[in-house]
Amino acid sequence: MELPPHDGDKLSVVDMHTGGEPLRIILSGYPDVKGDSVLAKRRYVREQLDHLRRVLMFEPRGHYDMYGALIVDSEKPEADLGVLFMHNEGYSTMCGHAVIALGRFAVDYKLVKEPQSPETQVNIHCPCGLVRAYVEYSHGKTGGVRFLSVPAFAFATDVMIKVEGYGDVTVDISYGGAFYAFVDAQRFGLDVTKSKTRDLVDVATAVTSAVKSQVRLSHPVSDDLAFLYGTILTDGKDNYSTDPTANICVFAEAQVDRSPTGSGVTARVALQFHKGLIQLNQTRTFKSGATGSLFTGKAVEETTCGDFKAVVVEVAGRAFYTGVSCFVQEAEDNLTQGFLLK
Ligand SMILES: O=C(O)[C@H]1NCC[C@@H]1O
Repeated sequence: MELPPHDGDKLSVVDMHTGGEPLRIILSGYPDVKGDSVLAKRRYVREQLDHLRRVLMFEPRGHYDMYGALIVDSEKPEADLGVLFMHNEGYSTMCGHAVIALGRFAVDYKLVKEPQSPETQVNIHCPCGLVRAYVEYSHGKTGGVRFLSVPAFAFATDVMIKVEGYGDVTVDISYGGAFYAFVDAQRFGLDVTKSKTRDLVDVATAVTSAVKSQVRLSHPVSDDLAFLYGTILTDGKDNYSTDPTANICVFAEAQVDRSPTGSGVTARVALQFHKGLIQLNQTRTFKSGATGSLFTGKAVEETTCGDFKAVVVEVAGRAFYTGVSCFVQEAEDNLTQGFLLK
């Protein structure tokens, strides 16, 4: 397709969604990302290339809840690719919905050598560590994806915090490649599948800011991982059941995940395991309060992360392609750097 008049470089992307959550995979147009590790590259894009995140995530090319993935080289020999995640506020350390989409993408776009049936393994080096994805592959077609995440652990349970406008609230904090606070939405008189998204976002945002100011997080591997990514409101159905349990994740700058949140499912399974509510290899289904889309999750192995007892969690879901785009900019466009409407 012929490009319209433009100035400077163009940015090409493939768009996908996983359970309704967008993933904009950057194909070309980024300058070289410097740094001798994926975590160092994450710091580099945050400091040197953030204007490109704004161009691709913000309006007029994206929107408030857009999500992106930039493929980078990994320093790990076993990795097929490295990836940096981006959203409306910055750069995440883990993203399960993106791993599910990237698994398919890596096979379809030949980032792995010989695809195998019935599953092709794709090792994706995320900022939190190496995540192993297994992509269904049959007769040349990719399908569902399951992944084994980095060690996940309950960081603290029954933590009392003071939430502005809501008083004392008890939350659990768990890590699934990123830290989340978990709280039952009923504590606020809300239902994660029925309440207005705006009401859920307001509560979750208040919880996030309270935890950020009142709880000091730490991670055994790197200080870069020690921050609260968001709050997940749940339906409280943490006891094992074959019925789905619903949650909604509000992360970054009040951004709403349309999917059940892969890293959130990882953290929630670790929490349930820690509390003795789920056993190894018991599969639970997790439903997005936003769209009703489903992931499954189970703890498959006990391990450790520093001094924390941890589990390896497997999450499974499906991603779909929605299109490809080539974005351009014009020098005279004073909104070209992007803006957000709240
Ligand atoms: O699935 C996930 O883990 C992600 N989705 C958006 C927020 C999280 O990074």
